[in-house]
Amino acid sequence: MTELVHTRADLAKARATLTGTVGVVMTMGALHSGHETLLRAARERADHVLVTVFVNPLQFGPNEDFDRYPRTLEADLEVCRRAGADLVFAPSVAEMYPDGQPRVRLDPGPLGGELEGASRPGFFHGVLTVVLKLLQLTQPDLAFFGEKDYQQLTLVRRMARDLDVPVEVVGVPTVREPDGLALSSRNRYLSEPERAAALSLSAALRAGARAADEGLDTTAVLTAAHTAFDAGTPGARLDYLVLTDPELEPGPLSGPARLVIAAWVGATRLIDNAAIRLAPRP
Ligand SMILES: Nc1ncnc2c1ncn2[C@@H]1O[C@H](COP(=O)(O)OP(=O)(O)OP(=O)(O)O)[C@@H](O)[C@H]1O
Ligand SMILES: CC(C)(CO)[C@@H](O)C(=O)[O-]
Ligand code: BAL
Repeated sequence: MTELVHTRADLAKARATLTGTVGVVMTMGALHSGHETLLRAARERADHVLVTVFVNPLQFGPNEDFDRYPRTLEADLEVCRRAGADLVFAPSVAEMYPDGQPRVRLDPGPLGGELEGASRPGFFHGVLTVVLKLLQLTQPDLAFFGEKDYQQLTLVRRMARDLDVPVEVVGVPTVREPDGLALSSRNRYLSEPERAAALSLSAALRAGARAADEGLDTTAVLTAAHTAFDAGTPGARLDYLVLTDPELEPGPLSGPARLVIAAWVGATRLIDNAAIRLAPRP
């Protein structure tokens, strides 16, 4: 049975009945098969699965889609039931932030201002603040995050390490449509032509990975990725396409690396990334 709670008091009561290990999957709702894969990964690793559904105003900029973000709790509960979740915590904004906007927020450090953070100022302050609050409220042994939001996963891992948060952060590989598009709640904003244009992101990643597999250097890998992006159905506008270290740290690249991309498709901003294996530097 999947229990739904909306308040911290009810969460605390329900959490106290869960014996054994607890895995948490934090979401903003509008659940899709990507989320379901996270839930199933949690089901495999932990005795109990706790899902949070909260559209966190703190991580949205003033001109972003907080108001129109899809809110589909009934359908989300069905996904949670199907995946065998024990407990769903779906608080209101007032329940999470009873004193209004918190004055104390987590500082994500230098990486928080790069890539997603450069385009979405304050985004990772908002994400890490709510993630830490949700960890405190749910007290999990394990927390599952998707690789689709690779910088978020990296920063949550770093926060747990740097601040000695007693949780194991587990990354789950990106779930894709058969044509390569990474599943994302924001895909439901896309019109048919926009969806075709959105394939430019995964096409760029595949081309970059192929070039790396052929032993090409970092410049050629990036060129291949850019060329594939530009060759896609018109309509996607690149924000960034960056080849970086797997920890998103600066420095020379050799061996394992990560290709990360963000682009606007109409009014929708999409992100994606892929593991790349570069030839070792001579
Ligand atoms: N395609 C996917 N594969 C694996 N994990 C995913 C996928 N999409 C989302 N997740 C993960 O699910 C968790 C909750 O994400 P969220 O609710 O923001 O969904 P989303 O699809 O990323 O939404 P949005 O479109 O708003 O970015 C995050 O850890 C996220 O990385
Ligand atoms: C981790 C998260 C639930 C925090 O609001 C959100 O950023 C998301 O859904 O990836
Ligand atoms: N999917 C990560 C949360 C966000 O984009 O707001």
